[in-house]
Amino acid sequence: MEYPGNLFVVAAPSGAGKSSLVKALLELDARLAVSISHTSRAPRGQEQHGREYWFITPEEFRAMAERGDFFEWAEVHGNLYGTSRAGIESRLQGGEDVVLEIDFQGALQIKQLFAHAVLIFILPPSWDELRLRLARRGDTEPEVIAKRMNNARLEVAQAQHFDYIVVNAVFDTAVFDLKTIVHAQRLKYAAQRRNRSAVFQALDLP
Ligand SMILES: Nc1nc2c(ncn2[C@@H]2O[C@H](COP(=O)(O)OP(=O)(O)O)[C@@H](O)[C@H]2O)c(=O)[nH]1
Ligand SMILES: Nc1ncnc2c1ncn2[C@@H]1O[C@H](COP(=O)(O)OP(=O)(O)O)[C@@H](O)[C@H]1O
Repeated sequence: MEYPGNLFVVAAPSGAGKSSLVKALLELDARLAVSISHTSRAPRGQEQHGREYWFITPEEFRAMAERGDFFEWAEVHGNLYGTSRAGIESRLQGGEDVVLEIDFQGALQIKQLFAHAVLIFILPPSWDELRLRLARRGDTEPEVIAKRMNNARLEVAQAQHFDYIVVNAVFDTAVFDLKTIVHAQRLKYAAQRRNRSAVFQALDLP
């Protein structure tokens, strides 16, 4: 599938800093919007329906999957997560850029569907630092941390399939790396589509 808008997919092991980085990137770049996924998991803490996720039942999720309402979906840590077509198709068709914050299984499905999607994997600077970030965020149960650290090793093994790897050591440096990838892709894709005005726009030229 090919749409005029750019599609950026960001994946990471839990605790690496993906949500914080994407949030900072969106604040710097008004032309990016994040896609809100559907999930069968229950809301946690302050989470709101339609803000962090669209929270639905496993039955509703399965029905949507059977109808083909998702571009991709996957089971992650025992819950179902998916990117709905309705959420991003019109934006991409309108030439606007979209960021997907999804797991590696979903990222690889998206690359099959959209050859021009850019896959970015966020790595923590070390396993020790990942453990510290999980603990600092409030995941303090030893079993929860152990499970996430085990999953992290499996997820990091998939980083080779991604277009870029960003190491989130110093936060602002990692945000800058993401910004550079987004900027470079906008130029490349606009040039590929022979869209001169989009190249000028990406360069902020009049
Ligand atoms: N494939 C896929 N994965 C998703 C989607 N939305 C969120 N995820 C991933 O599901 C995992 C769990 O997310 P979440 O429950 O919010 O957070 P966590 O439990 O704190 O890591 C993360 O790796 C997310 O990136 C989606 O639409 N599709
Ligand atoms: N570069 C960084 N240095 C130190 N702490 C960080 C950095 N990036 C993120 N964090 C912290 O690590 C924790 C996990 O970040 P979060 O964005 O929730 O991760 P993810 O979305 O990948 O699960 C949060 O407490 C966040 O403030």
